[in-house]
Amino acid sequence: MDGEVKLLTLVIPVEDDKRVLLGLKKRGFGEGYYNGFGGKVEPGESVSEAAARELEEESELRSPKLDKRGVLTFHYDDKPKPLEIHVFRVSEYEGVPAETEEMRPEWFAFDEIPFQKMWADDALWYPLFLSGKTFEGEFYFENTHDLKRHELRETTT
Ligand SMILES: CNc1ncnc2c1ncn2[C@@H]1O[C@H](COP(=O)(O)OP(=O)(O)OP(=O)(O)O)[C@@H](O)[C@H]1O
Repeated sequence: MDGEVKLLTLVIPVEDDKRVLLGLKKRGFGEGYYNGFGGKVEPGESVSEAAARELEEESELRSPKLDKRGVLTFHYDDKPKPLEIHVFRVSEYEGVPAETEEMRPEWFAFDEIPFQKMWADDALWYPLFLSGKTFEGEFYFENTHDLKRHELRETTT
């Protein structure tokens, strides 16, 4: 595994370009926050394999098409390694979202996303994500939760 960063995935299902499926995280890192579905990339897995696995484990949805949209890097003053999160959009899937041990899923209209109950960076990059852009960013946190500064740019594919 890469020793410089911790690789993670984040998968956000989008319906009809109007609603996103988020889950209320019930345990672990980010407990009590709404977020997309994702987690650590395991040894021997590609990033997109990990994204598909986590989507299924945490929401019970399966998708043949995960569309990579961005890479976000989070730096912490209180953790040794940055997190590198690969963000995917899913608009075709099979199954019905179900509550799992880790997440309680809920649909939100694009203009009703509960940013006050999400990580501070989300309000910054979701507008790019929702408008179909691709992006990359660096975010610097203190005490795990306080976002001190960031850089964010749209990328060309
Ligand atoms: C700081 N700003 C952030 N903004 C948006 N999303 C963030 C995030 N920081 C972490 N995330 C996501 O939170 C999940 C943690 O996953 P996490 O529970 O640690 O992983 P995993 O399910 O592998 O863990 P266990 O197997 O329970 O150890 C994972 O989707 C990751 O992308």
